[in-house]
Amino acid sequence: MTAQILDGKATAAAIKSELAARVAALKARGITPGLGTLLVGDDPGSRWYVAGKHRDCAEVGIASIQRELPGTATQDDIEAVVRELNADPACTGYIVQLPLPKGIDTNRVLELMDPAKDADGLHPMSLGRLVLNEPGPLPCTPYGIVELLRHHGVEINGAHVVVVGRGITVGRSIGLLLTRKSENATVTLCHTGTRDLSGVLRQADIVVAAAGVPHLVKPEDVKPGAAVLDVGVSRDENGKIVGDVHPGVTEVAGWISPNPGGVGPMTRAQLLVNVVEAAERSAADAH
Ligand SMILES: Nc1nc2c(c(=O)[nH]1)N[C@@H](CN(C=O)c1ccc(C(=O)N[C@@H](CCC(=O)O)C(=O)O)cc1)CN2
Repeated sequence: MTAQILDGKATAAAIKSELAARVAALKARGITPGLGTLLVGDDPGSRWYVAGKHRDCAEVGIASIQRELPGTATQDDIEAVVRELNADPACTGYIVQLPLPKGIDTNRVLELMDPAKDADGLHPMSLGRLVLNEPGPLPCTPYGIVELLRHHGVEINGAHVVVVGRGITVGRSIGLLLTRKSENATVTLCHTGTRDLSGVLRQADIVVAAAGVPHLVKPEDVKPGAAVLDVGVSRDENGKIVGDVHPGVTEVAGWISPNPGGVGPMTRAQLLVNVVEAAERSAADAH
């Protein structure tokens, strides 16, 4: 068996073209959505991701507000920019690029954001809304994974999803999303304390590998026909991406997301969805 491709690039392009029409409709009503980003430090990966978010904004007609601080910025410096973005009427939604430099209290920064402007779905209020199944921004990578599976017709309803990794942007929140009635999956969250990772993985209809450990998921860990999503981003000595999924998994899985070209582009597309949905919600509230 050779797995079919969960094509994130093509799916993201389709989402962006639909969003461009919705942005045009908002602009016709005098509303211009604007995405703000705060990048702290000079990590090349983070810089590349933020630049990509602004390229996407330009593509669909969303305005861009870019803020940058050096890696030496203090907690107070960062919080001052967060307060500025909270107050800026041109910024309808924003993100703080993660990870923040060592020594910065990330939770305090996220809690200071205006929840109405949370474009990432990572504010405690947004995560609380997800728990309560109320409308609000959804975390971009989990949301992107769900849309990628749906777009390719992979059954989520009733599936056993095994997630590896408990980070804030993926592992912690994806279970909340997938166990809603509308998705209706059963989710097992694995991490470094999981005793028999291979044994748990072999039970999965869908694997989400988000541990950041190169080639952690091996062909023998995967049930034949399962869908496998590779979220891990490590780099080899030439700077090339090495995912969490071993290339041999393609011979066992039914579906696989390439890396690059799978979950990454979907993360970016769903960020734009959050920005447009927030602008549409506030336009509806104004009536
Ligand atoms: N505030 C946030 N910080 C981080 C998030 C997030 O959702 N919100 N997620 C990741 C990084 N990320 C978005 O910020 C992100 C990662 C990867 C991609 C992407 O398009 N990747 C390309 C490959 C790019 C390359 O060659 O390096 C792909 O997969 O095709 C976009 C966004 C952590 N931080």
